[in-house]
Amino acid sequence: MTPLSGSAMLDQDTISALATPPGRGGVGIIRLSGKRSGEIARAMLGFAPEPRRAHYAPFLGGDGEVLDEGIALWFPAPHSFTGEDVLELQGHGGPVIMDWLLERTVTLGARLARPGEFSERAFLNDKLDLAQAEAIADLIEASSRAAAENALHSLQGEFSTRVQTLVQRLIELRVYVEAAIDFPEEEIDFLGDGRVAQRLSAVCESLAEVRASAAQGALMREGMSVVIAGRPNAGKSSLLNALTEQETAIVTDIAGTTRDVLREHIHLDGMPLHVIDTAGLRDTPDAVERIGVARAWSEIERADRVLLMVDSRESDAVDPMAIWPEFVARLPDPSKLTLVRNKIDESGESAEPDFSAMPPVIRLSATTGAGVESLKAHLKEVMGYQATSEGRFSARRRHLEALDRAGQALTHGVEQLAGAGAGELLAEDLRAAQDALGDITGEFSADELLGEIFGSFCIGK
Ligand SMILES: Nc1nc2c(c(=O)[nH]1)N(C=O)[C@@H](CNc1ccc(C(=O)N[C@@H](CCC(=O)O)C(=O)O)cc1)CN2
Ligand SMILES: Nc1nc2c(ncn2[C@@H]2O[C@H](COP(=O)(O)OP(=O)(O)OP(=O)(O)O)[C@@H](O)[C@H]2O)c(=O)[nH]1
Ligand SMILES: [Mg+2]
Repeated sequence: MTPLSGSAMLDQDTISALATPPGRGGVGIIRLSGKRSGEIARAMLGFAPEPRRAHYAPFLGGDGEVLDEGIALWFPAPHSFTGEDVLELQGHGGPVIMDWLLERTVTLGARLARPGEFSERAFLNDKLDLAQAEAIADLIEASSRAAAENALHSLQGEFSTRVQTLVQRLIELRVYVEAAIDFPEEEIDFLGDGRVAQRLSAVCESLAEVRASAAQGALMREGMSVVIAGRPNAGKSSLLNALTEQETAIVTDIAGTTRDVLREHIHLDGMPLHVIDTAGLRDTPDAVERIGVARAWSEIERADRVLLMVDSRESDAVDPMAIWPEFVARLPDPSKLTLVRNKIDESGESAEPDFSAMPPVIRLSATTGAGVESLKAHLKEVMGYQATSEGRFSARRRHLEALDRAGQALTHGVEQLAGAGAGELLAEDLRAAQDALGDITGEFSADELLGEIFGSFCIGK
């Protein structure tokens, strides 16, 4: 299957690590994987454990002394997490005991595992594909139930299956196109009869659907960044405080109060949100404030969502184009904009949002809290919140990039077909698209990529 070399090649070492978090806990688990695990089990237990059975036994030191007593689990290859012989020693969770046991396994011929090495071996032994292995790390890192559910779906293969289905369809298409190339007399008919074009566009459509779900998964994993921007005194910091339900930012009636960028993390029904409060945008002679304004602009340019806040007591038009064309002109993507009309407690405006407007309009009072729930609902909506976790899965930026590369190759292929009717060039594009998708599941992944991915796991995983 995967051609491997260098660091990604499975080494023959037996690895050992603490599988539970360092520190004190009810139970601490040392996990071993590799050929010597059986030997080490016999040395430390004094008997050969039965496969997949919990043995309560003393764990022995070099002179037969008891280091701890606990539960031993023995999973002979290939029916284990890594696909290799795996031994678990579940002892009392204290750092001294765990260290002692770990040292004993090293004396008996194991070496300490690198971060992610168990999962890497599971991947290299075909127990998991790369997207599933990444999902394990995402599951461990998940900071909300929604994120954990998504990661579990990916671990269970939901994302991988959708990618595999795309790959399968690309393979079928390649076979068809390559057959057309091999029979040049019929090539024109084969490629020109519209069936290839039709199947190609169907694959593009499915790819776009997977891309949309993956983007959603990545957003929920990484969180959406929401920048609050506007003129000084609009009430930006007051809104940050309302969203975090804390006195996070300094609020005064002095224009130019906020100078630095303030970042806070909140969850909306488990959806992570990075709320960013910025300095009020204005020309100012104050050197410090000017730097703050420059920082505000760079946050605006990077944001997933920009809330342009205006003071509704002032006679602004609803349309930000009209009140502030330069602002809109500087936005990289105007569809990321929401207009927030603040201070409705004094302007007397109703809290009724207007989602049909372009950009959508939210009316609220950061001080009384009226309309803040509408804003939250709006943010969940633009993040693609669904009440059920069905069909959702976790994904990473890396996956989106691979899907984009596949999409570009297919778009190029469509052009080749429409323009020159060139079968060979189309076949080449289909292969490129397939390779890009293969990066997601790790079918032909470079060692550096694997090193990077597994290196970011925690030790013992
Ligand atoms: N004690 C313990 N708990 C744990 C783990 C572990 O390694 N040890 N896990 C570690 O992440 C997770 C569970 N993941 C696991 C995945 C596969 C296998 C396993 O033995 N698979 C075999 C047999 C499958 C079967 O019997 O159906 C296989 O795939 O062949 C074990 C744990 C979470 N809980
Ligand atoms: N009545 C009323 N006053 C508000 C509301 N929101 C904010 N204010 C007041 O408006 C003033 C400015 O609020 P801030 O939150 O500091 O405004 P800002 O946009 O962060 O200002 P800079 O940091 O200077 O850019 C303060 O006196 C707030 O109490 C609101 O909804 N209603
Ligand atoms: Mg402020």
